[in-house]
Amino acid sequence: MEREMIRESPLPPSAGSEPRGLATLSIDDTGPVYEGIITDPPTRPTGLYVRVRNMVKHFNTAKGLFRAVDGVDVDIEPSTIVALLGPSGSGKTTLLRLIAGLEQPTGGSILFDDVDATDLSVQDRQIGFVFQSYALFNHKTVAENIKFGLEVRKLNIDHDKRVQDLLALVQLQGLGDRYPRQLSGGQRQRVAMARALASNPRLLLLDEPFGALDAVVRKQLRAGLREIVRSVGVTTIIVTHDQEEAFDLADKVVVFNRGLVEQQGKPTDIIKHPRTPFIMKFVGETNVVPATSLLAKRMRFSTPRSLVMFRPHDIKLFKSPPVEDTPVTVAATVADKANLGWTIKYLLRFDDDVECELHLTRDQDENDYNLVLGSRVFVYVNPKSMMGFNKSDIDSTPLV
Ligand SMILES: Nc1ncnc2c1ncn2[C@@H]1O[C@H](COP(=O)(O)OP(=O)(O)OP(=O)(O)O)[C@@H](O)[C@H]1O
Repeated sequence: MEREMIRESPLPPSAGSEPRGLATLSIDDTGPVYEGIITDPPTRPTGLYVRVRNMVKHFNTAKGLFRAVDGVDVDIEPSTIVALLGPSGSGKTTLLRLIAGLEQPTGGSILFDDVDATDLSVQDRQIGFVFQSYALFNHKTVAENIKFGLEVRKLNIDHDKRVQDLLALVQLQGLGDRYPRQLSGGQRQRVAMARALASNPRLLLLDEPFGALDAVVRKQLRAGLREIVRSVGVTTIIVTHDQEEAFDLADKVVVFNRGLVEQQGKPTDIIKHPRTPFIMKFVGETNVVPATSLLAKRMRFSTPRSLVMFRPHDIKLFKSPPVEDTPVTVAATVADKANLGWTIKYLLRFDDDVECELHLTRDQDENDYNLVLGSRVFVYVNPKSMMGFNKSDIDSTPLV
């Protein structure tokens, strides 16, 4: 059974946020369901420069004040893609909704270019939205769905030409006459994208846009999105908890934890130079060993904290002890081997029963190691690549 409705607000309203003049729709369907809003076209076609200053959003809950966003500063440069990444409940979507004007901040400000946009209405923000739960009208064709955004805004342009241009942009040429049910999930999401871009917004907000799709389609859409953003020049903010998506797509990644930004910067900077134990643990894989373990001690890594982490690929492995003990190594036994296609994971057990993983590419393993279970190996980890931490440093439980 199909249910369709048009309503004024795209999302369940929350305290103090009553977006005006938005048209959205939700449909019960077997495929992905999407929601979307299109606001007025901008006066300039270039992307918006978004600056978020000391943004705070507290919610009153039965358990007390909930600090969903607790003093966030983010700069989003024009025509770039910024990914908001973080564990569930860390405040990503709340910040996106604040930027959209769907939530009223408890404190702080939002600047669009150099203009204070904190109190702007949603439609005055000139934003395109794509949500995972974006509803396409099932009784309208693809072209009519895209045209919808233009019609509700009464834009004085050639609608048919605009729709054809948008179909070409999202590589759905020739599919304008199809109905959403005749499209794959990935194609529907591209229609959602075309619809969000129909009014030529200066800012595109995407909330887990590919969440309902499989890995291969996600990858294709990612590449498509990157090209679209480059060609249209729209500033884009994407909320995701898929790290690969964030690091592959974004010019800048902003990592959230407990309503705060733990680190923001270029993807490679965050990967190579994690600033906190939370980032180190959250981004990429880590081995965790006690600070009192044989490994930590022998590597002369000293920390006042109880635990030590390091990346599996930071292990240097020797099949026999290095000559004259340089570098200094610790003996371990090969306890397990997992063959994961292009990656081989070994489990190494030290003589104090502490374990760690070693990750090798298949080629590395075949050419240099090919370790036998039970064999003895010698492990070196540069102490500079180690980080000391306490369990509480990596806790991501939202704070109430
Ligand atoms: N209207 C509200 N009232 C009370 N609490 C809320 C409200 N909206 C969001 N929250 C809480 O704020 C926290 C942050 O939510 P938010 O949706 O921003 O997280 P998120 O990082 O996007 O998480 P996810 O990846 O799971 O969507 C959550 O714990 C959520 O329960």
